[in-house]
Amino acid sequence: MSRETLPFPHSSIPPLKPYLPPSSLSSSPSSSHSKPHLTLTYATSLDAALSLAPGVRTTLSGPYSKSMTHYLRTRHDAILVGCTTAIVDNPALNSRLDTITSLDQQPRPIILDPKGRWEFTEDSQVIRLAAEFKGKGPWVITTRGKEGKERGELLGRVGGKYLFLEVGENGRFKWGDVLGLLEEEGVKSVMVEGGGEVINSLLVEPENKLVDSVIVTIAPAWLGQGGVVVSPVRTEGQEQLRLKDVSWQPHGEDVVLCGRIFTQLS
Ligand SMILES: NC(=O)C1=CN([C@@H]2O[C@H](COP(=O)(O)OP(=O)(O)OC[C@H]3O[C@@H](n4cnc5c(N)ncnc54)[C@H](OP(=O)(O)O)[C@@H]3O)[C@@H](O)[C@H]2O)C=CC1
Ligand SMILES: Nc1nc(O)c(N)c(N[C@@H]2O[C@H](COP(=O)(O)O)[C@@H](O)[C@H]2O)n1
Repeated sequence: MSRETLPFPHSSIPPLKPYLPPSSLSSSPSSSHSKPHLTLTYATSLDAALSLAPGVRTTLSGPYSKSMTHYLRTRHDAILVGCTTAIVDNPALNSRLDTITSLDQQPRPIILDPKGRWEFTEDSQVIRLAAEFKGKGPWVITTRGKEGKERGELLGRVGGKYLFLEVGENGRFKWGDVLGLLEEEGVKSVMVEGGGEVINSLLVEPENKLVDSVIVTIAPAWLGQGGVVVSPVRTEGQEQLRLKDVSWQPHGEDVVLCGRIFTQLS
């Protein structure tokens, strides 16, 4: 298991701040209802690939941008991935920043798994880390009947749980429903990390209106054809989907691009 601790210089925080959820958003349930702040964040190659192929975990971020991602993880209540990423990457989904002193600073891992495909065990990284109090127990969003009894007990032992939503005709949860469910659970901010399907589905209209900010790490590498790419379906009549309020920050050999989705109405 990784015992890494990652340093992140204080001086790198101010340029990221405008794109982060306000630090006054606490995760305790409150009477004021509003959609959780959604930050879309991922690492990409120069040819828009997240990984070499579906089913292949691929390291793109260098050490500096990786630390930045782990800082972002501490600044959100939750971190969300699709079940293929959970299956393929066996991710930790915690923050290994060197300033972490308590479990409260860790994000809640959330996995979208409508069919119960993620066959996690106590050896799955995210479960093991939760058992060791190095991360929070994951919440698995699934459809009723697809949860496993023993897996539900395992989740319960590490402080996680199943949450239930209905899928639409396309077999997918509506993003508005996902955020509504998280809001009910007291989540004020969520960092969506991937993978390809999850990111692409949030970049199309009208779902992209739910995205508050985008933080992309661009690595100086091409992965070539056959990778999992970020390339959302083009909306009819739309020439391009652009970011506004853009800033670029070098982090080692990578560059981190921050912005907000530009929509006609905004
Ligand atoms: N470079 C980076 O920053 C990152 C890279 N990755 C890489 O991405 C790849 C995986 O991406 P990809 O194959 O596209 O898979 P995803 O991780 O996006 O997971 C897709 C699956 O998640 C479920 N899902 C997604 N959206 C919804 C929804 N709205 N409602 C219900 N279920 C949903 C579906 O499960 P089902 O089919 O069971 O219905 C779907 O098949 C891996 O290779 C991983 O390494 C991942 C994260 C970040
Ligand atoms: N920021 C970033 N850079 C990369 O190069 C990546 N491959 C990813 N992947 C995402 O991070 C998860 C792995 O996290 P752990 O280190 O295991 O905590 C992986 O599942 C993707 O969501 N991200």
